[in-house]
Amino acid sequence: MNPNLTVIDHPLLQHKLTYVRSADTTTDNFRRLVREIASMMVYEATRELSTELIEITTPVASCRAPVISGKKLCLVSILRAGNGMLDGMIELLPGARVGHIGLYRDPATLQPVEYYFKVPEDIEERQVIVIDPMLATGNSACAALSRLKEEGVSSLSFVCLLAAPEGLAALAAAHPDVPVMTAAVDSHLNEHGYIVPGLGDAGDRLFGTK
Ligand SMILES: O=P(O)(O)OC[C@H]1O[C@H](OP(=O)(O)OP(=O)(O)O)[C@H](O)[C@@H]1O
Ligand SMILES: O=c1cc[nH]c(=O)[nH]1
Ligand SMILES: [Mg+2]
Repeated sequence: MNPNLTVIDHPLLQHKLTYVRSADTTTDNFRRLVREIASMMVYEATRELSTELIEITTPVASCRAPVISGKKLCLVSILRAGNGMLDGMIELLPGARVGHIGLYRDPATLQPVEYYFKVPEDIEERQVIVIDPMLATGNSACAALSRLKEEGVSSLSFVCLLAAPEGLAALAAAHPDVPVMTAAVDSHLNEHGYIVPGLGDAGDRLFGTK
């Protein structure tokens, strides 16, 4: 097992994930559930943030209490489907900056095609959490992480809802320095590169485009 991999198997999250997977779930419920799961995943994704003690006064006494310190955060959403997770995460991280990488997967080659890239100017100084619900072949995630490293980012993690073993292996080979968090590791990819059992096409289900 990849030492960089964390599977978040909290029962509440797993319950919601079951309904995300179900083909009977409507677009509005799918969107809401993805947002809710992403909020829960923030706790694991930010577990290693450093803190420092500051002096405060409660109504009862003065004390030293922890606040987040160190590098500032940036969430980077891989379009389109990453935006389904972004809203849930930003609710708990209102001060975080946000970048977007537009990638679509060519259905014939399963290679990612970049069509948009916009990140904060000071991204190399930030701790970056890349988000995309699906890690299938891993080609999109690997390309996004490489692109961010080209921009000088050194502190990176990747958060998804579902991962295929093939994608996890690709990510571990190309970016062994990047911690990966997922809500589940599924069985395999089918002949079209879709995760089995998966949840279908995350972008289409989030935005109702099919
Ligand atoms: O690991 P991979 O094999 O690269 O597949 C995963 C990618 O496929 C999906 O995006 P898609 O290309 O469908 O774009 P969309 O978000 O615009 O629907 C998904 O959101 C990932 O970005
Ligand atoms: O199963 C998959 C694989 C790639 N992209 C998706 O949206 N779903
Ligand atoms: Mg899609």
